[in-house]
Amino acid sequence: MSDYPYSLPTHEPQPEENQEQATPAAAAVAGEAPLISYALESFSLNKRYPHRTENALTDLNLQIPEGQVYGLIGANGAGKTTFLKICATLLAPTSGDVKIMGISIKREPDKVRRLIGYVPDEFGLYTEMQVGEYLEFFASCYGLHGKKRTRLVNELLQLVDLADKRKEPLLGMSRGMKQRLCLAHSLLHDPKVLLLDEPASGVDPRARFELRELVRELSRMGKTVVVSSHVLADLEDVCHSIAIIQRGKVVANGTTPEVADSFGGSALRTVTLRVLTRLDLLRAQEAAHNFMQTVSESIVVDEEARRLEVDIEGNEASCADFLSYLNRVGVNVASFGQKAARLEEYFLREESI
Ligand SMILES: Nc1ncnc2c1ncn2[C@@H]1O[C@H](COP(=O)(O)OP(=O)(O)OP(=O)(O)O)[C@@H](O)[C@H]1O
Repeated sequence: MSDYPYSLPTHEPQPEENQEQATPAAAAVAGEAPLISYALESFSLNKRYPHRTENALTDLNLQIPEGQVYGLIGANGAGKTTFLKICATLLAPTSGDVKIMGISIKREPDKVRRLIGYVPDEFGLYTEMQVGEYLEFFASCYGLHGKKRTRLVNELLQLVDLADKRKEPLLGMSRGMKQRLCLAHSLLHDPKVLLLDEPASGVDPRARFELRELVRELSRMGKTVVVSSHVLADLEDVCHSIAIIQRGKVVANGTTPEVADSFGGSALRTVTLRVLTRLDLLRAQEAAHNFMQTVSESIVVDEEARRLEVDIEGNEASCADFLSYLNRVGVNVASFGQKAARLEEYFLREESI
């Protein structure tokens, strides 16, 4: 196995990769419309578990372009884990197929395994080991020894921000840290496609923030990242595209605004604001009305907590504009947060029907 070129893009085709696909660049040179190469494509994927009357997945078709961070959003039981397990070759579909970098999970599962890294929802770790020791062990399973192995393990620990935890035992580590270690484990063989199942669940806000940063870094390294969550807001900022899954079916996919449009509404964000004084609260209310030129129903005020919730039609940039406006009109802002609103509410409401 070659050394792990973390600092380099990892896009060179490997011998085992399907080389028949035309690359976008080659198509452009040939004067044709560039073809998109898909890191992951599913074809009429169906899964029914034994003794179940309903399918866990029904005719699921997804196309995930190479290099994207792609979010699978769905409530509990929607089928996210089933889909990711099938892509990871851990579960056989009832019918249909998935191709990873053009290679069928059914026909060539061994090749697919070399291309993917999978971090499950529930992970088992050897808790009696130390962090560094754990990665060294699995690196040696991949045939890496000596300085090469030490260098790779050091690079991965650095990447997942566990370098200073090298000597710590896994027993008692937080879920967030275990998850990052699991991610480092899944990267040992330099996979092109990463499948992360609910990495943001059960971790604190700081760990969620660090996770998003890590996913961005993996994307910069050229990896395709498929990541699932039941909370859109956890993924929205890092995903190029998302698919919303309900009862085993894709009900919408595309960029977040595209998905919001397909639900008949433009993107709406909820801004939560805390200000220093009661006077600031009054000023902030007025500023919100002026900024949005909108009706008061979209503003909720908590005088006791000096807190204001405002729904803003637009994206993150619109929220940043609102913050600048508040500063300009002299509102002393103590804290400012914003998250996706209507879309999230929409699909959760649909799920609970
Ligand atoms: N091993 C199994 N045997 C029978 N049914 C299963 C099995 N695993 C999952 N299911 C069912 O398949 C459907 C999809 O479950 P899946 O775990 O894929 O959903 P999910 O979106 O990942 O949800 P969660 O976030 O709760 O894991 C659910 O109805 C679930 O009960």
